[in-house]
Amino acid sequence: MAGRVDLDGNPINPMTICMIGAGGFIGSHLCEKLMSETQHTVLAVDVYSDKIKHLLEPTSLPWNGRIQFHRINIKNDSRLEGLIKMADLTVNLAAICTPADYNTRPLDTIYSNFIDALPVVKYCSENGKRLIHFSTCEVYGKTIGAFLPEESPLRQDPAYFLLSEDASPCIFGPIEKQRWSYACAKQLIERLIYAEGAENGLEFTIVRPFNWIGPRMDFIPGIDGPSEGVPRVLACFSNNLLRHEPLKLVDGGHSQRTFIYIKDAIEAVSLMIENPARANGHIFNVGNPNNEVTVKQLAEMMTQVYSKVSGETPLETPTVDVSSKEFYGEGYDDSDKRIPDMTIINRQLGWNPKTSLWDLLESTLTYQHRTYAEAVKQAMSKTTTN
Ligand SMILES: NC(=O)c1ccc[n+]([C@@H]2O[C@H](COP(=O)([O-])OP(=O)(O)OC[C@H]3O[C@@H](n4cnc5c(N)ncnc54)[C@H](O)[C@@H]3O)[C@@H](O)[C@H]2O)c1
Ligand SMILES: O=c1ccn([C@@H]2O[C@H](COP(=O)(O)OP(=O)(O)O[C@H]3OC[C@@H](O)[C@H](O)[C@H]3O)[C@@H](O)[C@H]2O)c(=O)[nH]1
Repeated sequence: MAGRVDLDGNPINPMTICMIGAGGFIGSHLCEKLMSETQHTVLAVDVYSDKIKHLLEPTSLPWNGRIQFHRINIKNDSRLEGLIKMADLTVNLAAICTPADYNTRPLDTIYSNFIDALPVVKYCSENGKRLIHFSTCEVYGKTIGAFLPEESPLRQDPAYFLLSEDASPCIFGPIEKQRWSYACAKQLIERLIYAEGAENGLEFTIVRPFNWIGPRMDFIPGIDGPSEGVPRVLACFSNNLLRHEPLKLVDGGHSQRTFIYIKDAIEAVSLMIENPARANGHIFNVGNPNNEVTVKQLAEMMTQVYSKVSGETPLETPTVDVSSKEFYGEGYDDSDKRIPDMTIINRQLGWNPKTSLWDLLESTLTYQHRTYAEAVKQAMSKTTTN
């Protein structure tokens, strides 16, 4: 750890980082990396701490004292400004970010992703503090190619689907498709941060994650989250596999996604943290363009990988189709395809993802099986005996 240098060969000085949303999926991995590989101090802000409790106790861990947990709801807590003032850098991860909420809780979604982020931006700007804000690949919405006829050869041309920070438009559906409440709120907070940079000199970096997945993502319904809850696709499919039931393909599972292993993505964030001169003022796509699949292909691959890691034989009919209205309710819509342009992150930070989809699913599903299989079995036997 001693003598660590940045990408330009300058020594990295220990800093204090106020991490809001530190108890979530991404936050837990970022805290882990900062504790085990750097000398930085983290003021971890969240309403939950379960996913980072292994870092907070026991007090004899080597990073004792370098991570402090502050149970704060940023909606209404005056301690937030003090923490931002104490830190050199604020990383804001806090958000409602599960698609099942966007059309069913649109107000909470908009408040969480726009209104609640406003004071964070304001305190950073007023106090001259650097901000790394987590946005989303959903700000791109649909691709231009989605509006071409099905059979058009132009659909194969990257000009019609590659998502570039400084060139692609943001294409959302109509207002009644409340799915876009999240993307639109994220877009507006990006514009506000950008404007704070332009008018008031805020030092900022905006991150657009493209489907980061791995251990500790979301929850397994009825085990460590509500039984009726609908998490993101990795946890939905993991839940189906653990319960030995078919994986549900929303509207046939034709949408395409690129998935990146959380540990690869965290490398990129850590480069942003430690290379402010290269990261400030930029918006970065962080994804793995080589890991593209349709949701149907993802379901098939997860079925195969789970069978390998659990030793269980897959179901004869491993998937079942379900309409989006039935699965998510009225007002759902979808991004058709998401391939990140990597030009800017390559140029500024020289970063590239490493892990293939098969490998990241193997390590993630090994974790899911080890963590949940027994609890799911017990929960299922209780339901059948009752
Ligand atoms: N995981 C992905 O692939 C992905 C993709 C695109 C964007 N993002 C963005 O990255 C960020 C983190 O995502 P994640 O996957 O870790 O989600 P997550 O839900 O696991 O983490 C978010 C954390 O923020 C906390 N939080 C929410 N509101 C809060 C409040 N008012 N006060 C205090 N804490 C609050 C939650 O308790 C949670 O622990 C989000 O802004 C999300 O929009 C993630
Ligand atoms: O059980 C399921 C769950 C999901 N799906 C589909 O799988 C795809 C991916 O769904 P996810 O739940 O992972 O969410 P999305 O990729 O649509 O959006 C996510 O991407 C970027 C982030 O900002 C958010 O974390 C989230 O909005 C969607 O097409 C969805 O309809 C299924 O077919 N079956």
